[in-house]
Amino acid sequence: MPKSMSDRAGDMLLGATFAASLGAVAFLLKLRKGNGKGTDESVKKAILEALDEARHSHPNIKLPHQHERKMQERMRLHAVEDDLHSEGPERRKVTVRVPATSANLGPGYDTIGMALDMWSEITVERADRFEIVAEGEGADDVPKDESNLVVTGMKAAFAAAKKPMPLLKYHCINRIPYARGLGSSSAAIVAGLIAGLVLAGHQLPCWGSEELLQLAACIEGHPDNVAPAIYGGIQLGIHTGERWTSERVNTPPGIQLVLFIPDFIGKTSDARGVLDSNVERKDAVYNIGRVAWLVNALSTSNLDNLRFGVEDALHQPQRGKAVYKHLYPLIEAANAAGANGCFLSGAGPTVMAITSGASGDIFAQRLSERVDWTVAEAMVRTAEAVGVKGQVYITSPAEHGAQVVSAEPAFSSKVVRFKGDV
Ligand SMILES: Nc1ncnc2c1ncn2[C@@H]1O[C@H](COP(=O)(O)OP(=O)(O)O)[C@@H](O)[C@H]1O
Ligand SMILES: N[C@@H](CCOP(=O)(O)O)C(=O)O
Repeated sequence: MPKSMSDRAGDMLLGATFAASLGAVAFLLKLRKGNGKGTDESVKKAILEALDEARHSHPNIKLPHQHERKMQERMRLHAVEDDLHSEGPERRKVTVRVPATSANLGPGYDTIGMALDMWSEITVERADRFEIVAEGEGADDVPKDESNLVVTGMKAAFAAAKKPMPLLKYHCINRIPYARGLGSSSAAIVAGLIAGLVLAGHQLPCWGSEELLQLAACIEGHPDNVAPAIYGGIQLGIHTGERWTSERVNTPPGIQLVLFIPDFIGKTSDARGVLDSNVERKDAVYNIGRVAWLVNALSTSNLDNLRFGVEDALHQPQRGKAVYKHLYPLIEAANAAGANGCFLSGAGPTVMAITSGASGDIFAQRLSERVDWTVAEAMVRTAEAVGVKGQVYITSPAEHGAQVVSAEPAFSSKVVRFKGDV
C-alpha cells in the first residue's frame, strides 16, 4: 500500500525524534569517554536498550547501517511502478553534458573523486550512417570509429535496453582536457550511456541498485571518476563484492580549485603501469589514516585539516618519480602560497590545489583576501622553473552530475503535479 504524504511526514518526524535519541546516546558515550573512563559495560547496555526501545516504539523507523535492506524494501514497494515506467518512447536526438572529475584527491586511490565545473557535451542523433565529429580538446586524437568510448557507453545502454544498436551520428564538444587526469574517458562513457538510454527510451532501476553506476564503473574499472560524473559533488565509491555502491561526501562551501594542466598527455593506463602491485603495510596505514582524515575534513568543512588529508603514499611518490617531475615542486609551491591542499589529479599529469578565502565563503571575500590567484601564480612560476609547459585554470566543484540538456521529442517541461491533492 503506497504511503500518503502525511504518513511520510510522520515518518520523518519520527525519524527526527529517533535521530535525536540516538544523538543523546552518542553524547552520553562521548561524555563517558571525555571523563577518561572509557565506555563501561553499563553505558554499552544503555545504548543497546535505547536502540531496542526506539525499535519497538517506532516500528516504521529503520536503524542506521541497514542501507542495503532499506533500499531493497523501497525497490520492492515500487517494483510494479518501476516496471511500468522502465520503457518509454524512443527518441531521435539527445544532448547530454557531463562534468570533468578529479579522482583520488590524494590518498583515495580508486575510491574518491570530485566533479568539476568543466563540462563536455555530446549530441547524438539517429542517422543513415555511423559518423563521429569531434571538436575541442583532443579532437584530433579521440578515435572516430566504434572504439570511441562514447560508442562503448552507447552500446552498453542499448544492451541494457535489450534493443539493437541503431546507426547514429555523434557530435562531441570536448571541453575536458584529454588524457590529463580530469576524467575525459569517464565523461565519454557516462555521456554515451545516458544518451543511449534516452534514445532507447529505457529507464534503469535506480533505488539501491545504482544500475547506471554499475554499467559505467564496469566499463571504466574503478568508480572514482564515474560516480562524481554521474551524481556530482564529491563521491566515495566501493565494490561490495557484489556491486558498486557510492556515497556523497560534503563539499565544503566556497572552495576554489586551481588546476595546473601540463601541455603533455598522460594516459591513465601508463600512469597505472608504474605502480607496484604490492603495497607495504606502513604505506597502507599511512593512506588509511589520510583518507579518514580527508573525509572528516570534508565532512566538517575543516579546510585547515585538508593539508594532511590529501597526502598519499600509494601512487603519488611513484608517479612523481617515474613520470611527473613537476608534481612535488608544484605541491610545495601551492601549499607555501596558501593552498589548503594540493595533489595529483587522477592519474595526472594535472596537479590540483584546493583554496579558500581568508575566512568563510570565498564569494564574500575581497579579491585581496583570496588566495586562488596567489596559488595559481606560484604554480606557474614553479612549472616554468622545472621546465613543464601548461595552462592554469581556476574553477570550482560541480554539485550536479551529468544532465540531459535536450531531447527530440522533448521531455515534458511542465511542472509535475502530484495526483494526491486534498
Ligand atoms: N571525448 C572522448 N571521446 C572518446 N574517447 C575518449 C574521449 N576522451 C578520452 N577518450 C579515451 O580515453 C582515453 C584517455 O583517457 P585516460 O587516459 O583515462 O585519461 P583521462 O584522465 O582524460 O580520463 C583515450 O585513450 C581515449 O581513447
Ligand atoms: N584512480 C585512477 C584515477 C584515474 O583518473 P583519470 O582522470 O586520470 O582517468 C588512477 O589513479 O589511476
